[in-house]
Amino acid sequence: MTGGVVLSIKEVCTCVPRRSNAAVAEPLAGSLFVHSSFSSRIAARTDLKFRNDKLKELKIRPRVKSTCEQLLSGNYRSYRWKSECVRASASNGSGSRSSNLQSIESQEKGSIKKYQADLANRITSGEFTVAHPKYQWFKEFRYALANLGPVGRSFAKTLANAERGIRRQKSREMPEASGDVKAVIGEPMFIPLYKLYLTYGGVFRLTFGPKSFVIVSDAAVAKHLLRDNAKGYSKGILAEILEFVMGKGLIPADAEVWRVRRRAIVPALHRKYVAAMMDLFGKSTQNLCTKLDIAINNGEDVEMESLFSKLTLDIIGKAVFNYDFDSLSHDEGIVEAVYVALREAEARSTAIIPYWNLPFAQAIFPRQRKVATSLKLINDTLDTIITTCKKIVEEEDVDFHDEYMSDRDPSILHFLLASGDEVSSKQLRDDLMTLLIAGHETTAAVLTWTFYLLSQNPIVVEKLQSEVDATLGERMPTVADMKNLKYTTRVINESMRLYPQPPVLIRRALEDDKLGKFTVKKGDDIFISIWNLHRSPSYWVNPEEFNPERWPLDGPDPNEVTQNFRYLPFGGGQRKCVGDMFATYESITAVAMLARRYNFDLAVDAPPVGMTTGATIHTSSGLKMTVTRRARPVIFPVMERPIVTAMNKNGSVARYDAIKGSIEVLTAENGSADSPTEKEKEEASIQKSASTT
Ligand code: HEM
Repeated sequence: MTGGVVLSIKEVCTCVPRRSNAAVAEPLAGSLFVHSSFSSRIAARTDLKFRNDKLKELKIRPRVKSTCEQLLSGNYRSYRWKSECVRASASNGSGSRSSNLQSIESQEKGSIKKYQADLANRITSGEFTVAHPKYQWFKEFRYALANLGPVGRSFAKTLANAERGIRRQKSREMPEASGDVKAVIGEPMFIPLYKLYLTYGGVFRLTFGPKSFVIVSDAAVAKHLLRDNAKGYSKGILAEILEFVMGKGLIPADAEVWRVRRRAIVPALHRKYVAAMMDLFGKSTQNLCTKLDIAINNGEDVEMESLFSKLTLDIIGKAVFNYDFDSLSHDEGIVEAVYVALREAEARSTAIIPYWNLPFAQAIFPRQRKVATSLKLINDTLDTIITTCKKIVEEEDVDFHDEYMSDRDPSILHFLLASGDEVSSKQLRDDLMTLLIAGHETTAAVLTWTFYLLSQNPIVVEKLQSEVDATLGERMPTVADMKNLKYTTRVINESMRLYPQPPVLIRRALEDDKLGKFTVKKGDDIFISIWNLHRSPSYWVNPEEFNPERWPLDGPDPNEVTQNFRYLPFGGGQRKCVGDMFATYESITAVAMLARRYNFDLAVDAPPVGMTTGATIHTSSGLKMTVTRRARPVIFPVMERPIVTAMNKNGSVARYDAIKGSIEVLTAENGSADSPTEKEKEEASIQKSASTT
C-alpha cells in the first residue's frame, strides 16, 4: 500500500464523475484506498443508503465522516441535480433561457466553484490521509497552511507529498513483532511463531531482548533463500550450536568445506546402495516386532517414541559405518553416549544463553562433563571403526565405479574410503557423526508422529492395512514394492507435512539481500518456518487436518519442486537432504511392516501427547501405546487345481478334476459333456498319474 489517504468506502470511488488519472483505487478489505492527489472532481454516486450504512459501519473520524456525508448526500446530490437542470436548459436549443434557470446556473456555478476549491484545499492538505496519532499535529498544521491562500496551499501540498514518500518507504520496512522471552519458555518455539505469522504475515522480524530474527513463512521467499540465492546464506547459529558434535560435517559446514564434502558423500547414497539397505530396514523392523511381541505377551503397553529412536539408530549405524549398536537390545555404553550427545545438541539449540561457552563450564556443570566424556567415547569408537574399515579396504581388490558397493560392507564409510577420498580422519569423523545424527532422530520423529496420527484416524489405518496386505502379504518389502505402496507413502507425506522434522530451518545472511519487498542486512539471522509453510491457510485446504487423500495416488510424489516450496520436508535447493530416498524407504518399510502385523492405540493411561522441540519435534512425555496383534481374515491356501485331460478312443476328450474327483467327457463333434464310462475314468486316472510323475 502506498501513502495517502483514505476515504474509506469502495463505493465512493466509483463516483468520480470523470476519471482522473490521479484517482487510484485499491480494494482493501471492503474499503477503498484513494490517493489524496485526486482532484476536486470527487463526488458520489446515487446509492446513498448503501453508502451511509457503510459510513456507519466504518469507524471514521468524525470530521472525515461529516465530509463524506456531505459529499455523499446533500451537496453532491444538489450539485448533480442542479447541473442537470442547467444542462437540460442549455440543450433545449431555444436560446430563451428562463431567468430562473439563469440565476440557478450562476448561483450554482459560484457555489460549485467555491465547494470544489474548498474540497481541493482539504484534500491537498492531507485531511483525508490516515495519520498516525503521533503525527496528527502535522496533519493539522498542513491543513492550516492550506487555508492560507495559494502559497500556503502549495507548501501544504509539498509537505503532504513528502509524507507520502516517507510512508511508502515505511511500507517496505519489515513488520516487527517483539516478545517477552518468558512467553515462549515451556512452549515449542514454532507454536508462537505460527500465531505471529498469522498476525504479521510471511516475513517479519521478531525481537526478544537483544536477539532478533527474521521469520519467513512465505513459499516464494523460502525458495529464494534455499534455492535462488542459497550462496548468500550460511547456517549461522545452527553451525555455532552443532560445532561441538558435528564439527565441519555437511549440515553445519561453511560453503568451502560443504562443496567438497557434499561432492564426496552424495554419490555414496546411490540407488543400488539404497536398494541394498532394504534388507537392513526389514531386519531391523523385525527386531522391533520381536520387542513388541514380548510386550504383547506380557500384557504391557509400550513407549513407541524411544523404540523408534532405537530402531533408527540401529539402522543408521549399520548403514553409515557398518556398526551394530543393537540398541533395541541394550542401551548402555556407546548407545548412551550417542544419546547424551544428541540431547545436548538439542538442548543447545533451544538454550537462551550459551552457558557451555563459559570458562570452566565443565567444572561448573556436571552435564557438560558427561557430554565431554560421551563425546570422547564416540570419537574413540569412530576412530576405531575408521581404522578397521581402512584396513579392510586396503586388503580388498577394489574395482571402484559409480555404483560401487562392497557385498561384505555396503556402508557409506566403506564407499568413501574405497573411492580414494582424500580426507582427514577428523573430517571423516565429522561426516559420519553428521550422517548419524541427521539420519537418526529425523526418521524416528517421522515414525513417532505417523503412528500418533494413525492412532487418531482409524479409517486411514484400514486403507493402509488393506494396501499392505494386498501388496506384501507376509513378505519383507523390496525396493520394487516402494512404488506400489502408494497409500503408505501418502500417509508418510502427510505426516511430514503436519510434523516437519526439523520444523524450522536456520540461515544467516552473508550479504545484504532482498526478501520480497523487504531488506535483510548482512548478519541477520533467519528462521524459515517449515511448520508455518506446511500449515499455512494460504497454501492448504483445512491445513490442520490429517488427510493423506490430499495427495493423489497417481500424482507425483510431493516435494519442494512439485509443490513450489510450500512443502519442504527435506528442505530444498543445494542443501537439500542427502538422505531423502533412504529415509523415505526406511519409513515406508517400518510403517508397512508394523501396520500389517499390529494395531496401535494410545494407551488408556497415556499422558497427553504434547510437543516439545529440539532439532526435531518430540512428544512431551512419550508416545505410550497399546499394541495388539491384528486379527486378520483367514487366508485359505490357494492350491493349483490339477486337471488332466486324455483323449478317448472314440475321439472324445476326458477331463479329470483331481479336487472334485470327477471326470467330464467332451464329445469330439460339438464339445458337449457326456457321462464317462468306468473304463474311461480308469484311463484318465492312469494318464493323470503318469503326468504327475
Ligand atoms: C525422514 C527423515 C529425514 C528428514 C525429515 C530430513 C530432513 C532434512 C532437512 C529438512 C534437511 C535440510 C536442512 C537445511 O536446509 O538446513 C536435511 C539435510 C540433511 N540431511 Fe536429512 N532428513 C532425513 C533423513 C536423513 C538421512 C537418513 C540422512 C543420512 C543418511 C540425512 C542426511 C542429511 C544431511 C547430510 C543433510 C545436510 C545436507 C547439506 O547441507 O548439504 N537425512 N535433512
